[in-house]
Amino acid sequence: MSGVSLRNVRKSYGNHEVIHGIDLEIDPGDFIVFVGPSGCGKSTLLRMIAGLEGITDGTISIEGNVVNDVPSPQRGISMVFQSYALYPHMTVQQNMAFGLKLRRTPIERIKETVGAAAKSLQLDSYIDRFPKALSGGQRQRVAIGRAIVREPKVFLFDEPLSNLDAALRNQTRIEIARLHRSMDATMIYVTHDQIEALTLATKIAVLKDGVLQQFATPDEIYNRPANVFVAGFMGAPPMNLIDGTIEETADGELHIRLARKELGDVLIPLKNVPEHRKRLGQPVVFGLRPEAISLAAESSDASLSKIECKIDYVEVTGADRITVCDFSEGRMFARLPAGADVSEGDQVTFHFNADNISLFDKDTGLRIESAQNA
Ligand SMILES: Nc1ncnc2c1ncn2[C@@H]1O[C@H](COP(=O)(O)OP(=O)(O)OP(=O)(O)O)[C@@H](O)[C@H]1O
Repeated sequence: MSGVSLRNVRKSYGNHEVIHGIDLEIDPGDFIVFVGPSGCGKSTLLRMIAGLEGITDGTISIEGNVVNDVPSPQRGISMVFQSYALYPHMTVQQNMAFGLKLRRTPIERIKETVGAAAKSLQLDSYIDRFPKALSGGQRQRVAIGRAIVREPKVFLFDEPLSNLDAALRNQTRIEIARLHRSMDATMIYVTHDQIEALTLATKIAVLKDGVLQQFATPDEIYNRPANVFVAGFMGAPPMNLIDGTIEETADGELHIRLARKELGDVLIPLKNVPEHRKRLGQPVVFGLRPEAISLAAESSDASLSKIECKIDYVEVTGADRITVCDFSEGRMFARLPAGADVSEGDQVTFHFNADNISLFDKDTGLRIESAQNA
């Protein structure tokens, strides 16, 4: 039985459809993250699962029961919002106990449950404080604690960390991951933050314009993106995507020739497999992660592929040097180590292993699966 199941879920506002038939099977205990550009429908989808927004078509089930017409409080979910939504006139203890009190839970049981949740979130020394006397991170922990004590079937998080500064975000993210591990609960989480998505999720759902682009593990999303949109969206800096053509050499070998004169005559060897051969002469999109690129050294392995380029910009981020090469209709990023000897204006040769590339059909944008990138 699925933890949460969405079948052909659609949502329209007036005549305008914003969610176009989404199917998702979420296993019990999974941590699912919805990501996508602003306006793609992440929050709408989460709010429909929560019952805060009606659905126009399709079915939503929680633990095998269709909940389309079940009011939000009866769905067995707890939601944590970006804005914390704490009651300002109640203490931490009262905020966390409120839902249990409404359910007429015995007072001793409330004390025990709230005490345990406060302890697990390191809130025990703040239990009698009011929200105004707490930091943003502490307030969000109270909101999470309030969700925990209700013992929901499913936790829903709507960008819970976006109001926190970077250090607190990191800390609270680790707490949420720990919570998931210890509770083994089903969690669905909306975020703009790729690090949150890649570190927290057991599976990521990437959305664009109300359409599901890929639903897979973080590793698969990152290393085997299903299409050029996912490839360009996940990762910062994003995957380099450059147009090219599949060609055959005189001795019958296959390669991609990149159609960018600023990068030198780039030939990337391709495995001689039917998936590639049938696209001979056709345009493809070549994808290469910035971290798969290294600066060529005298001793570099001759079997590596090479790209020449002029560095237009160097961004030093502490651990890395991100170099940017602009060329007609695009740019290429390389993530080099902090000690890399590169400056703006340098003409350099980059190396990469042709086994680490992604390849997409230029017309459909879909990944070309082959022995090369398996
Ligand atoms: N109440 C509403 N009436 C009309 N259109 C709406 C309403 N709520 C959302 N929309 C539209 O639905 C689409 C999806 O919105 P949604 O808030 O789910 O996106 P999102 O991916 O969560 O965006 P963000 O990351 O900016 O929060 C958008 O085009 C938005 O304008």
